[in-house]
Amino acid sequence: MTTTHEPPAPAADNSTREAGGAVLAAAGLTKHFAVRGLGARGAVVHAVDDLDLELHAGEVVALVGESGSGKSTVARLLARLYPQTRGEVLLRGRRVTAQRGRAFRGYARRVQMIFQDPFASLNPVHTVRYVLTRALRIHRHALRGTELEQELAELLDQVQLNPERYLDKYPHELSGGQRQRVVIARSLAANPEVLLADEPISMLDVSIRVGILNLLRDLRDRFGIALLYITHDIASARYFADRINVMYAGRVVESGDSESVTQDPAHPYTQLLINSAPDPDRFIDRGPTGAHGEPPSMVRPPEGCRFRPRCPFATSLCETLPPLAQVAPGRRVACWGYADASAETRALVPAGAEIPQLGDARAMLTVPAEGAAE
Ligand SMILES: Nc1ncnc2c1ncn2[C@@H]1O[C@H](COP(=O)(O)OP(=O)(O)OP(=O)(O)O)[C@@H](O)[C@H]1O
Repeated sequence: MTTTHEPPAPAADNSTREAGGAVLAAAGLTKHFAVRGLGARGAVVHAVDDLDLELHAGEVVALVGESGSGKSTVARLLARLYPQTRGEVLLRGRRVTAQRGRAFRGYARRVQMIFQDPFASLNPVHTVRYVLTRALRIHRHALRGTELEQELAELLDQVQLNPERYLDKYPHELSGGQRQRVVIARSLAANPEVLLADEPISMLDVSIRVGILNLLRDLRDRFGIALLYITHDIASARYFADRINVMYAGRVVESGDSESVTQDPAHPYTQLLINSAPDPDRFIDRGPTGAHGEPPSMVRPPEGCRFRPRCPFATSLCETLPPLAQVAPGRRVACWGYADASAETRALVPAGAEIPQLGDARAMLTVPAEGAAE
């Protein structure tokens, strides 16, 4: 066996997180896209603003939010497919500047991306053998003969596909789940330290989704890979991820371990997201504030908390951006309603300002039944 993966990392608890340091991190990562067309005049889409994120060995971190909240842009920034507007990406503590050429290829070997659509990810004219041989030759150089055959078989074994049965198949002869397994095997050929999985199961049949998540979890455990799991489905994040970051309109509004974020959601937006699972795009506001239920414009996002126009508890204080502050060990929330729980938030409240009195947003906002006409 010539696999050069690191040994599995110990279970990800807070002590190992502190001791080991992040494999991949984002600090103040920001991406604004220029708006093109007549009348755009310097306008930008605020796709991601000021994002801090850490991915640790042997840990799955989920990025959850509704459509357009900036999740895919974060993955592409971390994969260096887009240059950032501000902030930085750090690999094992070192600033990453590679965007092309040899340096980029070296980075891409260590940080691999898995996309939503496994069919689009595979060239239909090439067999599984061709795809994996090419990946092995790029990443592990001149493999030939029995050594190559062994490596091919091992890659397919790692994604639980029988080599004899699948090595000479074309993509159209495989199911969606089998194709995604081949895509994952191709990534493993690089011996990556990080996998960035952008909605890896959303295009797959519901019955096989758990199998792919279990496979990714198995790779996390066996090889100590750091995994970013991007999804709009907070229920799958609870099942699969160790930690969850909730994004709303380009900003992280809450983060913490999966169990507490999903069982005891702190931010009013997270509460709504849980109420609307599995499809966050289907909740609407029928609350007493009369606020409308649309996500904000990403070209002119609201000042301060971007959830303010939809939040039933907002006060004028929310026109100022709340910090993403610690409210309990390992738990961060960006909401002025937590001024009592966070010294950092409390210290920023001006004298006389009205602090939002949070209730349970789930009780105030309702979600239309699946398929109900609005
Ligand atoms: N290349 C681009 N040029 C201009 N705007 C973009 C570009 N890519 C994304 N955006 C905009 O940035 C915002 C965030 O998009 P992004 O795709 O990152 O969100 P998302 O949460 O991944 O959504 P989805 O789940 O629908 O993929 C959106 O308003 C989107 O229209």
